[in-house]
Amino acid sequence: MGLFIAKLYSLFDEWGNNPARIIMLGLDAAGKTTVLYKLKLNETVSTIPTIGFNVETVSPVKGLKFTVWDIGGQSKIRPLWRQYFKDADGLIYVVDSCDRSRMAEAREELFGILESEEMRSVPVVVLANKQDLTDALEPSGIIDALCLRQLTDRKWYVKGTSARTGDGLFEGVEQLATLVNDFKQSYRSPP
Ligand SMILES: Nc1nc2c(ncn2[C@@H]2O[C@H](COP(=O)(O)OP(=O)(O)OP(=O)(O)O)[C@@H](O)[C@H]2O)c(=O)[nH]1
Ligand SMILES: [Mg+2]
Repeated sequence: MGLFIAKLYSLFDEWGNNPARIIMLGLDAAGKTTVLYKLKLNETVSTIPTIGFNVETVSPVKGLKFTVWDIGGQSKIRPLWRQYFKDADGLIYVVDSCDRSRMAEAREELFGILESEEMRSVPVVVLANKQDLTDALEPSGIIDALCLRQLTDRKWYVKGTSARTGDGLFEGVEQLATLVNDFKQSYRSPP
């Protein structure tokens, strides 16, 4: 564990003061804003639907900095998502694991995002959120429902989370950090 943390520190030293740009998307009410402020403040905030975006620099591990863009997910405003794609180093895709009737919609939106040229090879961490609720689909069910095994053109990872309690968030972000570092080294290194 100590070795792992030391490795993470050295990875993010390389990024210097330039935080990775992370965009966070998902259907309305998936829990994106709740995730953002749990990461930022370690508090469970009460939210209203986001019209536009929230942006925060979060530092869940010392030496690791992300600028996280939490973008509203209501269907009317989803066409605006693509304005945020440019220079993204990672995607957090939040899914309400209880919202079975909208899994197909969540999958279509995700694949729509990843088709964009600007999102080519960008790694994805899917947060299978609301695991504190009894009827939540497990992360393995989310992998199937979103057809994530079809994603062979980038690295991805799924983590069960509860943005309410914070369970799983730290691990999800740690995993994202590793994927983002690999991505930056492979695709964003200076020539
Ligand atoms: N039980 C439970 N409720 C959650 C969790 N995460 C978010 N919620 C609740 O789900 C509702 C929607 O959360 P938001 O964070 O506002 O969702 P959002 O994805 O930002 O929604 P938009 O801004 O409309 O795109 C709120 O009532 C949250 O309290 C969770 O892990 N567990
Ligand atoms: Mg929101």
